[in-house]
Amino acid sequence: MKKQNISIAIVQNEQQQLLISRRQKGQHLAGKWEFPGGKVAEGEAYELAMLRELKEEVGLTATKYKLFDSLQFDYDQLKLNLHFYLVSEYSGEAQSLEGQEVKWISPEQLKDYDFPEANVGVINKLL
Ligand SMILES: Nc1nc2c([nH]c(=O)n2[C@H]2C[C@H](O)[C@@H](COP(=O)(O)OP(=O)(O)OP(=O)(O)O)O2)c(=O)[nH]1
Ligand SMILES: [Mg+2]
Repeated sequence: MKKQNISIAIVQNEQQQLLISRRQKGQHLAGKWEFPGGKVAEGEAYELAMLRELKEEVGLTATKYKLFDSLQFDYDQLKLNLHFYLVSEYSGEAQSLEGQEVKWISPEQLKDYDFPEANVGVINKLL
């Protein structure tokens, strides 16, 4: 099966908090907490996909960011290539644009939220 490319934004605010959101009913991994992001479109650059998803899901425009981690993870039938970017500067206020729960938490709080298995290594790097 073809690997699906996913681009993800780990947004950090001035208080060093991180932005997380909750996957909704009907979505793959419903109920899990995540960093905003989604599928890279055909022919789209990973970085542009991250910028687009961040804007579409929570209304933020990233202005300073760097690649934080890239990894492969297979969920049964679904094979993913995940590209995580750390966003350190942005404009706008985080909003819930898709009806999802959205919140800012400190890095120490990450362990209190249930994230997808693919995120374990990334979360350990953020703690
Ligand atoms: N956004 C995001 N997705 C993650 C994380 N960890 C993880 O395994 N995933 C998986 C869940 C999904 O299978 C895939 C992300 O795709 P998505 O469902 O968000 O895609 P999308 O935003 O384009 O949404 P859709 O319109 O296609 O429903 O990556 C994470 O931290 N953030
Ligand atoms: Mg998404």
